[in-house]
Amino acid sequence: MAKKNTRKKSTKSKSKASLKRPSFKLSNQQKLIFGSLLIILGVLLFISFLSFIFTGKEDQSVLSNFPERSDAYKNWASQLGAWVSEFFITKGFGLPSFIFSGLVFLSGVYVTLNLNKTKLLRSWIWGILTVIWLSVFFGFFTHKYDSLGGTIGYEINHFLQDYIGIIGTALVLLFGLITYIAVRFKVTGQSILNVFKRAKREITNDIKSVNAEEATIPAVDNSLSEEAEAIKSAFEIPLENPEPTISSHSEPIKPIKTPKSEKKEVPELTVEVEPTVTEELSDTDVKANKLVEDFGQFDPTLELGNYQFPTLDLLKKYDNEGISIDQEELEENKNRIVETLNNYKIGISSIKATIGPTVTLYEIVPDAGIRISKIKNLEDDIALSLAALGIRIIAPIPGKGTIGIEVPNKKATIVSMRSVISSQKFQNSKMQLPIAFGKTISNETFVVDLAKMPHLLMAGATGQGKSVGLNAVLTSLLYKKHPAEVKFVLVDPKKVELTLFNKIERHYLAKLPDSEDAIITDNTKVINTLNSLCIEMDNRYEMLKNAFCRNIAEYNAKFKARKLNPNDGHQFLPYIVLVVDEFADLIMTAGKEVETPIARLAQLARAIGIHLIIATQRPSVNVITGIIKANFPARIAFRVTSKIDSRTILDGSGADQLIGRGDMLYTQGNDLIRLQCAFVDTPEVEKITEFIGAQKAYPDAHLLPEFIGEEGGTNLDIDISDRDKLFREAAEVLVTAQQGSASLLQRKLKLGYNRAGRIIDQLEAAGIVGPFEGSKARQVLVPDLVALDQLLEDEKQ
Ligand SMILES: Nc1ncnc2c1ncn2[C@@H]1O[C@H](COP(=O)(O)OP(=O)(O)OP(=O)(O)O)[C@@H](O)[C@H]1O
Repeated sequence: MAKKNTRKKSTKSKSKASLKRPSFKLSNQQKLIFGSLLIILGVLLFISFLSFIFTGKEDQSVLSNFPERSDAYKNWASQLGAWVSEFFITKGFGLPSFIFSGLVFLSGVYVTLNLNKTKLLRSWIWGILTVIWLSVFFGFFTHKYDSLGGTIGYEINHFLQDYIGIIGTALVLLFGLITYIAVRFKVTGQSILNVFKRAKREITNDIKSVNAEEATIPAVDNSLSEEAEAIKSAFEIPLENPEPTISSHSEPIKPIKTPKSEKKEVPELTVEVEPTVTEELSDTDVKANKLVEDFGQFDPTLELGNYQFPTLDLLKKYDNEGISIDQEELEENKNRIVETLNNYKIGISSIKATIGPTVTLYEIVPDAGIRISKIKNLEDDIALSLAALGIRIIAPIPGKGTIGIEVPNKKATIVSMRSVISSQKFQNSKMQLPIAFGKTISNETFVVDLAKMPHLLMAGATGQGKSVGLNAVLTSLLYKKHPAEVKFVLVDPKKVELTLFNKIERHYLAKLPDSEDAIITDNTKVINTLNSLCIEMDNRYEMLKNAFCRNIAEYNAKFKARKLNPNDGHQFLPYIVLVVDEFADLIMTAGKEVETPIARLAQLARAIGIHLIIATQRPSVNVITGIIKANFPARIAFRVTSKIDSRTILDGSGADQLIGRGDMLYTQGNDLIRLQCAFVDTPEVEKITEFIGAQKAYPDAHLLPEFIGEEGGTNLDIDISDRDKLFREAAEVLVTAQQGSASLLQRKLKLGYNRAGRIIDQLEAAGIVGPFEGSKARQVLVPDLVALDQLLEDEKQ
């Protein structure tokens, strides 16, 4: 229902948008009509041109007249055919004009099938250049106007020959041909050399193998058997298996000198063995190079070759984006800072302001002899005098030798996602997984590589910008990475934050084979997914090991260079980004069961392209445990409520002094960087996902390896004596509530997720609750406590 509503809404908003802006795009029916018209035109041109070759001369006499209906034309396309052919062939480019008919036909096909327009444009450009060159080339050999090179070819030739002579014209034509081949087919001097080298190598290989076949191989057999015979007859020692003995030696068998063994060139046999091994190795390289030369590098994006990246206009432009400097505010703040510090007898030798989107940084250089800690302690006093929240003192600013006081601007400016995505820094970034987080205090776009982080921990109190931050991360990747290159695994216990990404399920999401929805909202399924990711990680490591690669980038480069055979189980590996919203909720319900695979992934997955982004509202120590913290050097803190929370996430204070609404601190292990997170609103994300979702997709979401969880193998013959101590109490709780849910037990009996789950299994075995029913609570099979007593009594007997 909800889906229907959103769909209705989106179609409504779409139609509204189309009302506002007149669209000149053709509808699919119009494309079919226009396309088929072009195809027919192409065919008609071809027929006219072809018939002109045979009938052109005969039609000449009528063509010189003014066109009349009664004129009889021989051309198969009659008057029109004769006139058009005369125009294109005799008066135009000669026989190469046939290429035009092909181009018109091709355009029809492209329009009808809605194929890539840039390819069509390229075909036209190359087609026209070919027509011109051929026309001039044919014109070179004719000495009058004729249909071979047409009037244009003849005239250009004439012109060239008047100025540079026949030889000059011939050379110009040759130069044109070379340029054409070099640019069109990307031929280089080196590649021509390679062709010769390869031909030479192939010929020598052939000769070698023929020699080997003709001479060496029979020699092995004969010589070995003759050798054996010789030894046998000379020493009369029974030789059972002479072949291995000889082939395993790397030196000739010298000690046994018989007339026959002298004649046979045994040493050559052993020499032959080694080159074949090295030849085999270089063979794969040669094969790979040949494949690359013939077909180009492997292109993982080919399956969705027409995929269009989302356009910038899907992102909103904000009016108040440019930072407006309020000179008065600056002056006032400066004076107050100086005054407050003076009140505490702290003199300042200089002060400088850098204005950022949300805060302004005042850098001060105190007089000599002032203790830094004295200024640091005045944080609250300065905040009081400036009557502002979120003042942060950085004493000293690392690497600068100054003290920074960050003061929030009265009017914060929004950093739009559009401005960071369109920045040169992001657009030109060559990072593996570039993320444009927002802008720094000096108003520079801040772009980092998720692959280098390699995992990210995000924390912040509710409503401070976490979800926007997650959307900014995902949006950045959507703008830069093709669906073949990155896959997302989204875990969203809140069920509302990431639902929009459902639309790009078959483009960008990964899921377990048997699950319906790609976005995981059920905590129990998270455990299976995490374990499945661990299996994927192990599989990937195995593939990397077999390919002798150290990381995913090397592996993929090798795969693209066609050096890894898909028949050996190799495949192009997309990056996998696991996003977990509300990690605290997950840890509370599943504890160790999620912590262990998360920690495993965090420790090992960086090299094989699995990266984790974990967001939590509650950055307490039982959520962000030591093991998780140790493996997440990159952390982001939005505003948190206490210094303790700030310390848990950043190992220092600061996050409690932020002002919210996307104001954040980022650290990758050392410095803290204050950033204003880029703002991307839900409608923008909706537009982007709709844009991607409307395009051709893969048949299904990317499938992760199957993981059979423990609940798959529930043992229903649980021994009565093995039951949990709280079994009876638990049974009473469920029967009283008439609701068979593990979370109820967790709450009422204060149990962990695992223990509650085990008890539920025992209750199912005892026939008190029904089987697992997915997200619904289990059915309670016992109507009341009396019936429960009866059942348990019966069981004992
Ligand atoms: N970068 C930003 N720039 C401007 N405003 C922002 C920014 N980030 C968040 N906000 C504002 O703060 C509001 C809350 O943000 P968001 O939904 O991301 O919070 P949250 O931390 O995810 O909260 P919760 O944990 O409850 O989901 C947004 O609706 C928006 O108005």
